[in-house]
Amino acid sequence: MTDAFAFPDGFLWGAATAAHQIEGSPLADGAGPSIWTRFAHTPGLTHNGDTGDVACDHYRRWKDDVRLMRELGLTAYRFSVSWSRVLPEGTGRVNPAGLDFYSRLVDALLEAGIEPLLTLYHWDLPAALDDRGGWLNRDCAGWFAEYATVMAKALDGRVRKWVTLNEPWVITDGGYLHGALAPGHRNKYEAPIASHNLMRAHGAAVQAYRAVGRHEIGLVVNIEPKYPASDAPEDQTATRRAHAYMNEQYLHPALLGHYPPELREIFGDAWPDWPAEDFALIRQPLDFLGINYYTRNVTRADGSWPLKAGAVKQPSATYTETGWEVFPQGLTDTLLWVRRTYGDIPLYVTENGAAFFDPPVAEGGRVRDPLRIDYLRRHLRAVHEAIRAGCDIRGYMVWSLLDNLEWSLGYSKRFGIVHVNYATQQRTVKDSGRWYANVVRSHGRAL
Ligand SMILES: OC[C@H]1NNC[C@@H](O)[C@@H]1O
Ligand SMILES: [Ca+2]
Repeated sequence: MTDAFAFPDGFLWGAATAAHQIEGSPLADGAGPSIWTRFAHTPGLTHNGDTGDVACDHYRRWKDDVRLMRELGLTAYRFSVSWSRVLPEGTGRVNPAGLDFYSRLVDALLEAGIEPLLTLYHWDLPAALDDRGGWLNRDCAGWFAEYATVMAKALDGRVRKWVTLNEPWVITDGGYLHGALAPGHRNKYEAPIASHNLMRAHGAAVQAYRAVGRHEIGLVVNIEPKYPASDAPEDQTATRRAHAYMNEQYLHPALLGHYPPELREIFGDAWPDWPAEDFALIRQPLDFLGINYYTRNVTRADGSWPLKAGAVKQPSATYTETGWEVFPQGLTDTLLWVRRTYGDIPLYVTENGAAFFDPPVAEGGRVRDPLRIDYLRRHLRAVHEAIRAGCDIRGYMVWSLLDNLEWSLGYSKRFGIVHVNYATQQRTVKDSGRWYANVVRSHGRAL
């Protein structure tokens, strides 16, 4: 059956990256520092003290990397803009060299027949705005709207698919509740405020884009489906709470205009009474949703703070290097859940991939990564299952094009379909990259 996995016409086959994880040169040509420049240069906060000072040197090697994408036959590429390259102080003065970098990148992508998907915010807040309270300051909605306007005026038309935020849950949970990510706060009272302000900023940026742009704008969220470890009431409650906290906390206000009730249960006195007008700002019509999927969670009640919900390891499952269970069915379930809960909004799988321990580059330039091929094949089949079930899925972006800076885990985790030798910056297409190129060429039939 050659058409067992025929994907819709126009389905975009891409790869995803983010500015701070691949570019390097964080302060070049007038760029201002971000919270990640500061966080990674604070001793003890990242694995091995790894920083984004060089990363994949993409700021200088971007032409070669676009050539690489063309050789792989990608029809789309999801990347993010470093806000403080373009606006060194976050607002006000524009740095022309910063804008030019992204303008040239977009032109090269279009010339290579690759559709750009531009993420405005992928975690690298200008340090100057963090000094003014960052996401804890309600003014952040205006700051982000101003930045969105600058980018829309510069690139709209060449860029036709825009994303406001990448994974607000990770930004808040990592940056404000557990402190593992920049700006490294651990404060139950700050997390809801940062979370709510991120969504206000999302709404303000959508409005600002619509005043200038003529194309599509959406939101990217990470979804991790929660499956109860047992039908015991406490496990059911813990699962419902974890689901509300990680999966509904952002899509509910963005698409339904209210929070799930469990959040007040979880945060108690740390959950404010939000001004009603905030929800009118947050809930803007969206052209699409981006879903980032990696794994599921089998959830049971435990004493953990503040959720009181923990994970149950699955004895027969394969786990990735980041400790995530390989569970493709969770992607199908997630896509169907989004459609059931929020309606038939067009969807992209904007990130999906895995870190496995890759062998070194063998003679003749091969990197054998069979576990990654298996992961990608099973998850692409899971996407196809959701399409067959009626989900309007418009594209798939593998995370990631290149091995890159996995935030606080540094360079220790490799997600790329292309290997990067960080000492020489040599790129080597892994077996998974060659396999993916063949899937793209066959429009999915080779699955
Ligand atoms: O952990 C893998 C990826 N997850 N989503 C956000 C990206 O920045 C991460 O590298
Ligand atoms: Ca299935």
